[in-house]
Amino acid sequence: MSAQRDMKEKSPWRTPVTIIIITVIGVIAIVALVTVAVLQNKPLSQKYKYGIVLDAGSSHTALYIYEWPAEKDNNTGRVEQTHSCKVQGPGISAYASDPWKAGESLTDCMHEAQQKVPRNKHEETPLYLGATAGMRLLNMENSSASDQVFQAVEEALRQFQFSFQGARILSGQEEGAFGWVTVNYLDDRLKQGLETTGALDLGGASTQISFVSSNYDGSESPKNSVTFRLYGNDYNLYTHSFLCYGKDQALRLTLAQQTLSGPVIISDPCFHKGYTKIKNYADLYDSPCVSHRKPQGAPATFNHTGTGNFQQCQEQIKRIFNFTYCKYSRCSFNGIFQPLVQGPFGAFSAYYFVMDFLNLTDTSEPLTEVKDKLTKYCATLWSEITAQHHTVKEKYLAEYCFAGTYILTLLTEGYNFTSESYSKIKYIKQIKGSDAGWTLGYMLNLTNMIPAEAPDSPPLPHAGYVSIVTIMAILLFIVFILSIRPLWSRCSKQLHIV
Ligand SMILES: O=P(O)(O)OP(=O)(O)OP(=O)(O)OC[C@H]1O[C@@H](n2cnc3c(O)ncnc32)[C@H](O)[C@@H]1O
Repeated sequence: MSAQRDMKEKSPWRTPVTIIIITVIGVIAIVALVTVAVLQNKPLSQKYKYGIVLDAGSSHTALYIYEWPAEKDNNTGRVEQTHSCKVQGPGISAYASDPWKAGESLTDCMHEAQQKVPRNKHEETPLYLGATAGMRLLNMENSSASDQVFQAVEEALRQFQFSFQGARILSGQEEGAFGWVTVNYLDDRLKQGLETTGALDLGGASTQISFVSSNYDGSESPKNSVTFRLYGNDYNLYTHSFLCYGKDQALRLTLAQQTLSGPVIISDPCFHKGYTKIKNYADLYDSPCVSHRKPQGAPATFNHTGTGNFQQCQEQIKRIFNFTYCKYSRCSFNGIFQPLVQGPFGAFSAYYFVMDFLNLTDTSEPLTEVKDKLTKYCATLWSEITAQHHTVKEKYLAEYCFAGTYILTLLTEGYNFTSESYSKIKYIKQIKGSDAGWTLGYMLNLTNMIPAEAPDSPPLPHAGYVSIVTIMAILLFIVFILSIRPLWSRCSKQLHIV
């Protein structure tokens, strides 16, 4: 017995030094395990990519810079607008008689873009220019002038180190569909496969309506249908763009309606009482939207005088819509098919600018109240309006009564929004810091950043890996300590014997 005990007590594995070494190795192994797990799964330091889109609209041009983490190209939900720049002066279509000035007008914003995008990224940053209704109208009216404007603009943009991908006119359908993509992408509705939001865009020369309807599969009026497969979901979008029904061209249509006989004075209910301005007939009719209606033998000028009456203004506006002809099951106006509006809508561009100015963005307010407020606003004297808003551009100020009335008429009479569906409209300028408009959707499409199928996501996020490995390591450590406890107690007994 005593010989056996001697043997046990002399075993080299049972000495206190050995046990301490085993414990230290165990602890080191566990710490190493956690460290490797943490470092292996740590996201790489963020590198960003950039994209630039120029929105060459009818009233002005704007530049947008987008940024996204480089390794997430195909995973989206992460593209953000980091900068925007408003080009000084009018839209590029206004430079038809001086095309090189169209190119020159863009340089200040392009220099800003050079400062905002890191220098080492310039060459790989795609730069796009998309032109909308202003250039659509110029192209219809004078295609060689439109080509020259594009030539000048392209030449100016090639001077910069960015990867210029070309300048082109977007179709109305593209403008509507990309606006819808932008809104739903920013709201994270596409990735999550949620019910989508319709898009209402009011520009200066055209207006777009786009939404998904359960009653529309594209078979009736296929030209209004756009199909997408995004993140594994199929969408059949209804979209239509009304050329000449943007805010500025709609004003021309309404004024043209009142000047058919070429009067010297126009008493206009859409302008405030006390407003009076001498305007040129040539300027009013200088657009393909109205040029064919120019009254014969009209004087050179007319006196545009306001009477400030919402009801009468709405009557004038209604006359620019044709509700009599429709070859489909249902139409909005001008014989254009439109299913009943469905779901929530985001209304942006001039919808927002105008309704925000008029303090009418709260759509939970009943439509009757909205109309009452607008009636009061339109009836306010021009002198009072200018005194209250002396910092607002006079052109905008003079037109808010018309523009507000036009918006309500377009929505309720044109698109058939009811009191109930009107309350589902949200007037928006930005979503999560990015402007609502077609530009983001356009860039996402051209850079293939929205995959057709849902992207594979790692089984666990980084924090998940770290937590699980840490918990496992702690458990292992406890098991290890418990398993060597008998050795420790024997070791302390041995120390007592010694
Ligand atoms: O899409 P298109 O039709 O080409 O037009 P655009 O791109 O120039 O159109 P915007 O959305 O930039 O502007 C829409 C309209 O809103 C006007 N607008 C811009 N800012 C405004 C403001 O603060 N108040 C009132 N109107 C404004 C502008 O003059 C246009 O008539």
